[in-house]
Amino acid sequence: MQNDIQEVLISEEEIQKKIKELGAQLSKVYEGRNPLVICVLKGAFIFMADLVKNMTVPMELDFMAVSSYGASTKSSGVVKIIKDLDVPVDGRDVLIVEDIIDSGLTLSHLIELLKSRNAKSTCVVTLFDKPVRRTVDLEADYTGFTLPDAFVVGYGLDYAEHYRNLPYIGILKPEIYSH
Ligand SMILES: O=P(O)(O)OC[C@H]1O[C@H](OP(=O)(O)OP(=O)(O)O)[C@H](O)[C@@H]1O
Ligand code: HPA
Ligand SMILES: [Mg+2]
Repeated sequence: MQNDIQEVLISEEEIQKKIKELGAQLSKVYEGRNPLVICVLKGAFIFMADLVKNMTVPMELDFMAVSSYGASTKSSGVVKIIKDLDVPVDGRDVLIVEDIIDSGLTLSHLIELLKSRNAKSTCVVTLFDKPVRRTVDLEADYTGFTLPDAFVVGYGLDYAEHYRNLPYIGILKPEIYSH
């Protein structure tokens, strides 16, 4: 285990098992629909890669980068588009892939944007959810794990851009935040 991690909350094996289930479920949902699968960078990059390998339907992929946290553990409330999509969403069945929903601000902003661009449907799959942290009314359509109210890192999730590469989800030792 990485030295800065106090506790592993969800192991690599548990994560991979859940993604197989989500992939199978979403393959049924999107049968014959050629979805546009959108990865919300950076956090969702590992989940996106593992999820689409477990989906069996034809699809197209695109990437969007938004940021509201910066180098902090709290959302700034301002969602900035850092990289927009390359393709139009007009008339498309869009599947948004997120790593985590916390306040819900990032996704509510994104869903509004995709609707205003006339997506035919929008659906959200998130690997992790912290429902007690919600400040806006937003629910994912598919959720991997519900987490307690703690700042977590790993499997795409960062603290000040570190720890994204860990294959599990963990809690940092408190002294790491005080640096
Ligand atoms: O529900 P919210 O409170 O909006 O929080 C969730 C969002 O915050 C994180 O992204 P972040 O802005 O840190 O960018 P990153 O993915 O590049 O780390 C995470 O990946 C989600 O996109
Ligand atoms: N960890 C890392 N990034 C995050 C989190 C978290 O717990 N919640 C929202 N963005
Ligand atoms: Mg982040």
